[in-house]
Amino acid sequence: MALRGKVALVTGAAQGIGRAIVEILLKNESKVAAVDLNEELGEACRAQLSQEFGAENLTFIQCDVTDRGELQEAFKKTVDRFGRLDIVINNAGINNEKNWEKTIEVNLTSVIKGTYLALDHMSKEYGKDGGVIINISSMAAFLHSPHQPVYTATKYGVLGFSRAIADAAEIGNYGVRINVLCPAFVDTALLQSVQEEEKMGKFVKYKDDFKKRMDTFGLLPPSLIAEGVLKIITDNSLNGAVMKITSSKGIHFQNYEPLSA
Ligand SMILES: NC(=O)c1ccc[n+]([C@@H]2O[C@H](COP(=O)([O-])OP(=O)(O)OC[C@H]3O[C@@H](n4cnc5c(N)ncnc54)[C@H](O)[C@@H]3O)[C@@H](O)[C@H]2O)c1
Ligand SMILES: CCCCC[C@H](O)/C=C/[C@H]1C=CC(=O)[C@@H]1CCCCCCC(=O)O
Repeated sequence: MALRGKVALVTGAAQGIGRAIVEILLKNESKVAAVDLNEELGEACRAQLSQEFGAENLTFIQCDVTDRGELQEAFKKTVDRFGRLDIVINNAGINNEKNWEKTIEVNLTSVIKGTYLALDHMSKEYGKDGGVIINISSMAAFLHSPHQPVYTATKYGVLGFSRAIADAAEIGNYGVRINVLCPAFVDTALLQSVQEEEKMGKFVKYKDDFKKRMDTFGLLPPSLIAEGVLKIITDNSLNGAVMKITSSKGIHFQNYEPLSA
């Protein structure tokens, strides 16, 4: 898919990986709805990027992705503003092993909701024009973290759901490609949560081990994740793909043995 004139919705867009994704989409002449819970950061993101790319190409929508009505409204506002929807990036995520139910709500349940809402607006099964969905998982789905059992579970869940719904999209001729992206450690505010008892609960005692892992595996710039997103959007051959991004191998894909007969 060429990006010029296409409309994208990005969740968790106010900072970190999501903001980097918004930026690369704008650089490639897409129009973007930046969706985030944090109104202050979201408005700042909109103001800064609008200066560079034009206010007509970017809108900020304050939304809690765990609230079904708010998320539905965010999709509606996007289509009302830009007239169409072509790309959805379900990126919003948290790390909270103390309030682990919330982590499941944000990282998994809302990604599923966001995927189904994206299909409502893009799938040919509903008479729409097709599109691309990218769900953000993590390398925690390959190298699980003893410090984050529920975060790890949500990222495994995003990967499994995305690969399964991608197959359904192909069988059902939705005209929508669904892929998943698994970054290793990325230099964003999320990493601070490892230090915080209110986020890590009893696992905070392992914070030094976690930091050792970060030192071992390195920190990726958010811009590299955005480049991976761009690659997935522009490569029409990708559906059900699992992109991994690590310091050691850069952007690469997980290979899966074909299902045996
Ligand atoms: N940082 C990493 O090392 C890393 C590695 C792999 C995967 N990821 C994943 O990448 C995604 C983005 O993470 P990040 O590192 O940019 O984090 P971040 O904390 O920098 O940004 C996350 C954004 O999501 C928003 N958000 C949180 N809960 C929300 C909600 N309920 N509704 C709407 N917005 C909400 C936050 O306000 C924030 O702006 C997450 O899914 C995360 O799990 C991060
Ligand atoms: C605090 C919340 C932030 C979490 C960010 C991210 O989702 C976590 C991934 C790591 C979890 C445990 C790991 O080792 C995972 C990182 C594995 C990196 C493997 C790289 C391997 C290689 O470079 O070859």
